[in-house]
Amino acid sequence: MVRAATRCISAFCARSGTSCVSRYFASTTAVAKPPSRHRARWRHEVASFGYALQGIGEALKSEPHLRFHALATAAAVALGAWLQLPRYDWALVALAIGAVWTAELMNTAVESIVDLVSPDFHALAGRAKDVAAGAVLLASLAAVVVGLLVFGPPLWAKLLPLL
Ligand SMILES: Nc1ncnc2c1ncn2[C@@H]1O[C@H](COP(=O)(O)OP(=O)(O)OP(=O)(O)O)[C@@H](O)[C@H]1O
Repeated sequence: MVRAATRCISAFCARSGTSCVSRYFASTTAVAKPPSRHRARWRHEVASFGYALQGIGEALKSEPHLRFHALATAAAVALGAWLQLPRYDWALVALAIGAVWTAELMNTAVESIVDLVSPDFHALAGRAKDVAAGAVLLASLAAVVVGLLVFGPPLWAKLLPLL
């Protein structure tokens, strides 16, 4: 029975012009399928995330203001942990930090574009830089207000007994 089946398969392979062995390997080592659209999209998203992190890293290297914000962020987080801020206060602090970082990164981007397209003096180039810098100033002032309101009372309560 087995011998008959083997003979039958061999005859089929011989008729179709390929050896049974090569047909077997062709089926098991199938050519790699092109990545599905979903997987390609996912790879694209991961790459974009990498570029964004790279952008923040580049800005940190070139902008002293951003390094100052990094220090201020670390100090605010450490102070918040020490004061054991409640959840909603952490949310306010996170929003304030995010707003300042966002404004500073956008300001850096505007400065780069202006320097690229208008290396010479131009009133509009100056206005673009000034407006972008104004956004940083506003976000920083708002962060200072949030900092005073959130950190002030618990810090005062902690320090008062020591005075
Ligand atoms: N191409 C330009 N044309 C007109 N005015 C400009 C131009 N470049 C800069 N300025 C003016 O000079 C100011 C300072 O510009 P600069 O490029 O030194 O940025 P900055 O605010 O000092 O930021 P950073 O310290 O991060 O470089 C701008 O806010 C703008 O008023």
